[in-house]
Amino acid sequence: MTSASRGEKALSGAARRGQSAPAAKGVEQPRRRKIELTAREVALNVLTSVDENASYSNLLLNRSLQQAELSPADAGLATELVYGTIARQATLDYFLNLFIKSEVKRLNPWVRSLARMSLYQIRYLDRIPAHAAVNEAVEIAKKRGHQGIASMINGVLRSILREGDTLAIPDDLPTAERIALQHSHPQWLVERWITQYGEETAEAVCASNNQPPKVSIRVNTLKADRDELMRELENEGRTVRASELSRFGIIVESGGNMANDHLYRDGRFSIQDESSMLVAEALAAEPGMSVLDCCAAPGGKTAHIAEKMGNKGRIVANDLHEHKQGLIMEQAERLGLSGIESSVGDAMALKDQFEPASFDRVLLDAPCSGFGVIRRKPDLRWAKTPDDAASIARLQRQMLSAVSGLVKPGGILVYSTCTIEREENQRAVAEFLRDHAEFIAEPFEVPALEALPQAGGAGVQILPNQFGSDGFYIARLRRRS
Ligand SMILES: C[S@@+](CC[C@H](N)C(=O)[O-])C[C@H]1O[C@@H](n2cnc3c(N)ncnc32)[C@H](O)[C@@H]1O
Repeated sequence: MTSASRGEKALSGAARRGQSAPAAKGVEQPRRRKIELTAREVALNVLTSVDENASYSNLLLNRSLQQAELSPADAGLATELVYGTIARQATLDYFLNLFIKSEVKRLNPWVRSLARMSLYQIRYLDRIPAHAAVNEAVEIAKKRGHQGIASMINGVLRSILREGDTLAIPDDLPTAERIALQHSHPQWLVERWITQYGEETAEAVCASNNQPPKVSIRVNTLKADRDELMRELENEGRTVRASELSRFGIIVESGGNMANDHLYRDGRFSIQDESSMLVAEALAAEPGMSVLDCCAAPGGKTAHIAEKMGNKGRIVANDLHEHKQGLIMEQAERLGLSGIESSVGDAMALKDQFEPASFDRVLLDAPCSGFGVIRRKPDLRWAKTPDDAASIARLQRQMLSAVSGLVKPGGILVYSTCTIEREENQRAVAEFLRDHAEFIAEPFEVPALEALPQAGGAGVQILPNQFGSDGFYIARLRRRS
């Protein structure tokens, strides 16, 4: 058994204890001791499992944090270590490879994760003294492995420390390779972005993907207006400012998990990225209209559309996955929304479920490669391949074509993705317009975008480096009357 699986066993053991049957009356049960894990051990277990099993870091981290019952500060440290180490993996491996005799990729997975996580603390976390990061790493190596591994980790980290700031990614590497190593992205992705956007923008996108995401919320206009909600948040001691991208958005500069705020529970706002808030604007649904949201879960945009329609009209919120329907309906209830009907099925088959030309508005917020949200999902850059991007692009084109017949003449079809890949965005829409002469692309107003150069083609493309919001693409297509 590897040490990593020992660690996971400790976690799942903790979970089982929570579910154990009550002891028989009068029979003294031996008390099992909870195996306490430190923030670094929790992070190491998650990183090792992500590395070994290609697990999603967010799901695994959430589960591990619940089981480990760390203090809020330690949970914060474990989260930072997991996301930061994954995000900076390529840069960390470059430096480690200079000092490890065999390559990083040949190390045992938990040793590799420990080396990366410890170097992450040394290079990127100012608040942790370097010697503390090294000592902790050595202790973990002794506990999980043996003295030989501890000595190797100690030697490598101390050698890197001795080099100090002189250790850097060489400036004279070929551009794509330098950007990939400096900002820790796969080289194939950097090459794609250089082809699509040029070197300068590709580098800015990569750098911004390593910045922490902003906390942004959307006012529920059925319950408050933006200024009123901003005052309420300020009265709670939060620092807030109005979004420059969306008139419904508020950026919260200070203050923890917004889902724990009583104003959230009261349905006065939703947590949503600013770029996503533009989609309902593009759709321009009006009170009394019929709307189809083809890929609706977890329901952020459905809710925004319902708010803008003032609860008057009909919205069909469809998603492929039945288990996600609950999420949409929970939001609707919290926000006080009515008129939302749930539907489960493949967007491709909606044309068989509804009469042709039966909706004033159709939204296809399509599944996509997600390259606009790498900041929120750091492991996504390592999980996707060029083939994934190509196959999702094919699916999107089929979906767009399949749902288009449901739009009434004169109605609007909005196509959106949270990616910055032209293949999934402008090219998909260009191909659709070529094959569907009954549709025309129509501009919609986003004042903040007017000053920015647009790449040409239909729709607007927001890059993650422009506003610090998600990378997003939105096209408004009107069916001719
Ligand atoms: C980008 S997310 C939608 C986000 C949502 N519009 C919101 O604002 O909260 C894409 C959604 O498409 C769903 N999906 C994937 N393939 C689908 C299909 N073939 N038909 C319908 N929904 C699908 C996924 O379950 C996922 O919830």
